Amino acid sequence: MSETAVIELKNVSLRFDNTQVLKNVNFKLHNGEFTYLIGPTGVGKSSFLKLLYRDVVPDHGTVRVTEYPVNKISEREVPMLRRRLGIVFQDFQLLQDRNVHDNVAFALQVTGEKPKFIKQRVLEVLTMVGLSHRRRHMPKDLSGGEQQRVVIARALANEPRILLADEPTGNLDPKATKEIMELLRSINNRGMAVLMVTHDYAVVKKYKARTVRMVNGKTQDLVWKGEKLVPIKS
Ligand SMILES: Nc1ncnc2c1ncn2[C@@H]1O[C@H](COP(=O)(O)OP(=O)(O)OP(=O)(O)O)[C@@H](O)[C@H]1O
Repeated sequence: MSETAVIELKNVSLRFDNTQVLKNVNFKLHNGEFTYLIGPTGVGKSSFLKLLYRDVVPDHGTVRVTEYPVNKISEREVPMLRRRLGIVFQDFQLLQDRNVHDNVAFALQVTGEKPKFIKQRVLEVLTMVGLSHRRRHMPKDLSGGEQQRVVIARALANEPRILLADEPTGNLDPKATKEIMELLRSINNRGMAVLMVTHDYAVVKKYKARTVRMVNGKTQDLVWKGEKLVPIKS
C-alpha cells in the first residue's frame, strides 16, 4: 500500500450554532486504504464526510482530498473535486422512474461523457457489481441489496479515487450486508481507498480493517485486543 494520503485533515474544527462537532482534528486516509469511521449517533460522522465533498467548510484548519485543497478551491472546481469521490448513502437514492442502466448512465451524462463510452462503462461497472443481467429492470423490482449494488456501480462510474460510504448496510438484512461488504472489500482490493461510516459492530468485527472512532470532537485510531476494540496507545 502506498503511503500517499488521499485524504488529509489538519487541525480541523467545525461548529454548527451551539454544537462543536470537530475540535482540531488530524486525520489521514492513505491511497488504497479501507477505514471504518465509527461513533455514537450525532457525534459528527456524516459532517466529517460532508467536509470532504465540500458540503460544509471548516471553521479552522485545512482539508485536502487528492490534489484538491477542499476549503480553498473555487465553486467552479467543486464538481472536479466531487469526481474524485464516489459517494454511497444508506438510503439508496436511485431515480425510481429510470431503469438500472439509466441510473448509472446518469452519473456519466452529467459529467459530459459520450454515448458510446457511457454504454460501455455502464456495462463494465454493472458487471463489476454482478448486476449486468438486471440492467433493464426498474429499481422497485430489485432487492435492497441489489439496489445498493446499483448505487455502488453509479458511484464507481466516473472512476473515483476514493469511495465514501455512509452506513451502506444500514437498511439491509444480513445476507445483503454480506454481499455489500464483500463487494466493498473487492473494490478496495482493486486499489480504491474506502472510508465507510457504520454503526454495525458485527460488520466491523467480521471484516476487520483500520477503525477510527469519533469521540468528543476528535478522531481516535482503535485496534482489536481480543474481542474488544481499544484505542491505540500513543
Ligand atoms: N446543518 C446543520 N446545522 C446545524 N447542526 C447540524 C447540521 N448538521 C449536523 N448538525 C449537528 O451536528 C452534530 C453532528 O451531526 P452528524 O449528522 O454529523 O452526526 P452523525 O455522527 O453522522 O450522526 P448519525 O450517526 O446519527 O448519522 C449533531 O448534533 C447534529 O445535530
